[in-house]
Amino acid sequence: MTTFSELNLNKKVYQAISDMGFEEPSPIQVQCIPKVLEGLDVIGQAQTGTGKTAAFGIPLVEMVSTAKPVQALILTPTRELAIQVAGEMRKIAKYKRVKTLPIYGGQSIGSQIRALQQGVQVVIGTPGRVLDHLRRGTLKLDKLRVAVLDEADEMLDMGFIEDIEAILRETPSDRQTLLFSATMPPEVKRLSVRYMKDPVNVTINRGEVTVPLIEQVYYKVLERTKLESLCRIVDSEEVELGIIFCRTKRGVDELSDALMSRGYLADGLHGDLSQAQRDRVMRKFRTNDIQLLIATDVAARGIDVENVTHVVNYDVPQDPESYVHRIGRTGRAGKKGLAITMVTPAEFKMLKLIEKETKGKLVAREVPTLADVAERQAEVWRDRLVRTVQDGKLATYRAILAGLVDEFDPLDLASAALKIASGEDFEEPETDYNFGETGGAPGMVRFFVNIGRSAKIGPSDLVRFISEEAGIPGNAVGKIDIFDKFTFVEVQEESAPFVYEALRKSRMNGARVNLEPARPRERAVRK
Ligand SMILES: Nc1ncnc2c1ncn2[C@@H]1O[C@H](COP(=O)(O)OP(=O)(O)OP(=O)(O)O)[C@@H](O)[C@H]1O
Ligand SMILES: [Mg+2]
Repeated sequence: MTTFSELNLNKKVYQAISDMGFEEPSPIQVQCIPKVLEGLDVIGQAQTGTGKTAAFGIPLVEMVSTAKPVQALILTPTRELAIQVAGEMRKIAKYKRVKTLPIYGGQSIGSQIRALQQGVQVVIGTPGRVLDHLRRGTLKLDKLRVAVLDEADEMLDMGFIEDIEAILRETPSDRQTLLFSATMPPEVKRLSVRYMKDPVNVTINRGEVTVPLIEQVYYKVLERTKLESLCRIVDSEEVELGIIFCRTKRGVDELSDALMSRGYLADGLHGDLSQAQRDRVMRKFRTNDIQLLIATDVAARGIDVENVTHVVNYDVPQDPESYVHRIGRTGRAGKKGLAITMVTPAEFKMLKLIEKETKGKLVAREVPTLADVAERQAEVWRDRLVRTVQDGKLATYRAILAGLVDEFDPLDLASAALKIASGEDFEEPETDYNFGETGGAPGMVRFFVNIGRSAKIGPSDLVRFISEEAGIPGNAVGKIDIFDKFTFVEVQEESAPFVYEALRKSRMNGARVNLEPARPRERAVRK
């Protein structure tokens, strides 16, 4: 086992790493740090969350002097990643008089120019803004010693390659070049020889691209009931922090609105937001002020937030690399994580391709029923209660109850306390989630539908309509009673939310379908 002390690091760097809580170097760090210090060009590939940042960051801080010119440049595909890597570099450089500066779009260029004028040794930036500074002459890279492409395969892909080439042209040809990523397709390696001198390949865990600590599952869902399915999945999991990925910016907006209005602590992140908004959302996520981050692939690469327990692909990623990076937001630095992929029938082929390319296996799971969710949440509460009792330190609370136990049943008292603790959420009416429950048969939920007189709709039309609109089998729709202008429809409990959604959105043959404002269903707790 190699230790950091065996890597012969400068005392100041060694101390900074200890302060960061790193006890021993990760495999990619063991392999890369000496090679980078030797001056070699390195292509480093290791799974997500295994410390690639420090694998280049530590030797970089070692190598740069405190002289004025910019000596190291780290390029990242997103602003959030530039900020994060800059933060890690600053920590490593804490005791050495090396200045680090993130420069990225959306932030005042004036303040970046002033900071650059003061002298910075390590610049971390996104290609567009770096190029902007180069063209203005406010950033000079003629004394650069090392260039790093973090997420190299992404950086050498269509969206960035021209900018990268333009930037590298401004740097000395004898510079050292480092490429890092969890995924390194062969064509990228082939391409990279143009920018590198006899690069050495450092590949950790050749066989497995995904991290074994990440459990991977998928749920078959239908497009129109996806939101409901997601809520049930999330409600039946113990999510500490979760990232939910959507394909489009609009999808992110819609989903984050829908989740917020259902009472989840959620917010959205994508490239059309202002930088101030992006910063605010990331900050809220990092400080746990939101629990669910809904994002496009802008958050797929490199982002490192402690305690992300769940990643959900609300839309199946568009390629296997994206899958690997997205799910890699959990299961980092030795922790476990769960990666959930929601798959509509149309997306099934992509799922199979992902499995093939990542040589992984996603285990199928069934979307939980409402009863499952309630049971699961009751379980969570039971666990929390047991843990709290076991932890003890209850004297204050016992004192409150002491005078009451003679008068009231202890089980009632405990139940009342739980009711309060749960924010009385078990019984809180949910405005957009009521069913017209009017006492259907066991396992069935009864809806009241106001079809209107003018519509010529019979029972079989209604069954067809409901099953088509809700995407449920016809036999999930049970008894239909039509009175003068009221119709009652019974559906299987699992299908009820889908039917509800469908009815809420629909009009039948021009006639309005209304749902009776109903007695709220009991609902278990959302953390
Ligand atoms: N030697 C170490 N000991 C303990 N923790 C470490 C060590 N090296 C890195 N870490 C921590 O592990 C986490 C993941 O590191 P990092 O972000 O560098 O991963 P990565 O390999 O770049 O992943 P990705 O491919 O997702 O970008 C960070 O929180 C980092 O501080
Ligand atoms: Mg990284």
